Amino acid sequence: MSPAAIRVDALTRTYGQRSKTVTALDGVCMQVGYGEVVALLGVNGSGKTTLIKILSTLLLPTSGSALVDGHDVVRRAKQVRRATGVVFGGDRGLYTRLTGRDNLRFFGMLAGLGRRDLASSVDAALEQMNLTGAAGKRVETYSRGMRQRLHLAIGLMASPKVLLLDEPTVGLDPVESQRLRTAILQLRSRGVAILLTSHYLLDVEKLATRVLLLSGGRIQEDLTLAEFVRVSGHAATVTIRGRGAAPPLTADRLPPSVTARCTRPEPATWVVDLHLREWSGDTFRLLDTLLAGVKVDDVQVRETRLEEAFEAISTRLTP
Ligand SMILES: Nc1ncnc2c1ncn2[C@@H]1O[C@H](COP(=O)(O)OP(=O)(O)OP(=O)(O)O)[C@@H](O)[C@H]1O
Repeated sequence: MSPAAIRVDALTRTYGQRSKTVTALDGVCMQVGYGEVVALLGVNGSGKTTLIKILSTLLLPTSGSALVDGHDVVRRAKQVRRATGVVFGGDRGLYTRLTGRDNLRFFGMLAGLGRRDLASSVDAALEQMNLTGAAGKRVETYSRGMRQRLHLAIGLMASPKVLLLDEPTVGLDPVESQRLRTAILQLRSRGVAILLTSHYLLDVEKLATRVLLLSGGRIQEDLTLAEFVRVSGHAATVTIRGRGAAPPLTADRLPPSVTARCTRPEPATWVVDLHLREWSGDTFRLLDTLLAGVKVDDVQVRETRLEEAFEAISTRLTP
């Protein structure tokens, strides 16, 4: 088996001193393989940025170890930086009075690219992020989406084996977000290991192969997307609309895996939402029994989105 691109063992990070310490990471263990996109999810303050900063050598861990492309983030920080591209969302870190090309040249030099490699790497990164036409313009004239693509171009310049993305699509319109996601998927197909944090769960649904849920400084779940939705306890919602008398939703008529809610948008109509933990043959029997003798106008079945699953799991984990 090939070694993991990111390997974290018993990683702890505290902030502050003595009685005023905050434990941001508390024994985190996780791995990301080459060609994987792993999403790091967690509510505000759960430790995501702290972990990304340690992996990108911006912050030292308090204890434990983290290897990136086989290099220890503390003892071999230079090699880690060479192997890693980092993209933080928003405007952080760009020189807006310089052109896009000059930003790339500057960051390329910082990444240790020699004069000969620099020009070709800058051209390739501009081309890859569809910025060649705007390369000579000052970054202050760029749209937010273009700035974000410039961030990604900077992250890509040294052909990283590992990419750390912290909120990459923050503030982007749907078209720009989709462009960025397409670029990220291209990198995944080239074998780059990608660790992503995002509060936009659409990014996670479209990009991630696996989800890690961080809560209280610990990884609480390490699951594929499908597993994540399953353990949230809500596989699907069936919405039934009708008129007249609503079906009785007493506990004796509903199996334990189903919760139900009835609302009346207008006096003569009703809407019943059934939240199902799983979809099985029993679901059809349940519907058959519940809906016998009532007037139904419409039935819709919707699989649970990641957003609902995340909310359900996070609520369970919050003390
Ligand atoms: N420099 C700091 N000094 C003291 N405490 C800090 C510092 N940076 C982060 N923390 C604390 O560490 C914990 C984890 O913060 P972190 O920023 O890593 O979380 P996050 O999951 O990235 O949050 P968000 O989603 O809001 O960005 C929080 O309790 C935060 O208040």
